[in-house]
Amino acid sequence: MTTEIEWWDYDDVGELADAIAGDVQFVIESALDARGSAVIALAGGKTPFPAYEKLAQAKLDWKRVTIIPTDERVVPLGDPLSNVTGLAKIFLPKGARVMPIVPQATPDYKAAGRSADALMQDLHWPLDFCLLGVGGDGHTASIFPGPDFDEALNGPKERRALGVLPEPLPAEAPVPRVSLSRAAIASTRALMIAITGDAKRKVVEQAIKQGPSSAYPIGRVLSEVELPVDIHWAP
Ligand SMILES: O=C(O)[C@H](O)[C@@H](O)[C@H](O)[C@H](O)COP(=O)(O)O
Repeated sequence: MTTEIEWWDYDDVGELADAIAGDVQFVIESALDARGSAVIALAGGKTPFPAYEKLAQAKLDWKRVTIIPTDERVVPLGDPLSNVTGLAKIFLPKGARVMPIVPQATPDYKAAGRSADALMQDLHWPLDFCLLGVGGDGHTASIFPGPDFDEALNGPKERRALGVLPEPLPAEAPVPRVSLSRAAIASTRALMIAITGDAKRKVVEQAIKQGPSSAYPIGRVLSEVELPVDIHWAP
């Protein structure tokens, strides 16, 4: 289990967004200073998007920043469910490289996962930063219970992405996914979680308490992470 988990509580989602945007800007600046480029993974879903809007206002050399989604729904680009489409709308106009990890929807989600993994070989690893969301059911990125759960958690260390069929399919986006693996997430240089609401907070607190035996994907992921993790929360 990770040794240091720090909760950061805010009064509202506006404050939450400001804080996340400020922290991610700092991480990107540090990577640009150290290496001249930055590669970051950003959660899809809805919660972090106000923070992304604010982050995009930061004066950064965006051309040297590569952004991937932590996970993607296997849907065509431009679909309202497509995580990278949401990220691209915000960061492409700034000049960032926003990389689709599922450039083409295919009925074979495992093949989509293998292609995503191959695409990721071209990136600089480990990631400079990863921002995770958490679902009300305790999933994170697209690591869900189902036939691919063990592979997502315990697949070969060098496998960065894989196809995942959530079981049951989540109501808000009932489609197969491609997700970063636990190993890819655990290897990142900086990790942040952003959640809202009491229900998700309880799930995450319980998952942390349960550790490696947690039934919640977020508990299983955090149990492998060795670096300090900041959890940003607002009601
Ligand atoms: O593609 C996805 O579904 C996500 O990346 C996922 O892991 C998300 O972060 C959570 O489901 C929380 O989503 P909300 O922020 O919309 O509650």
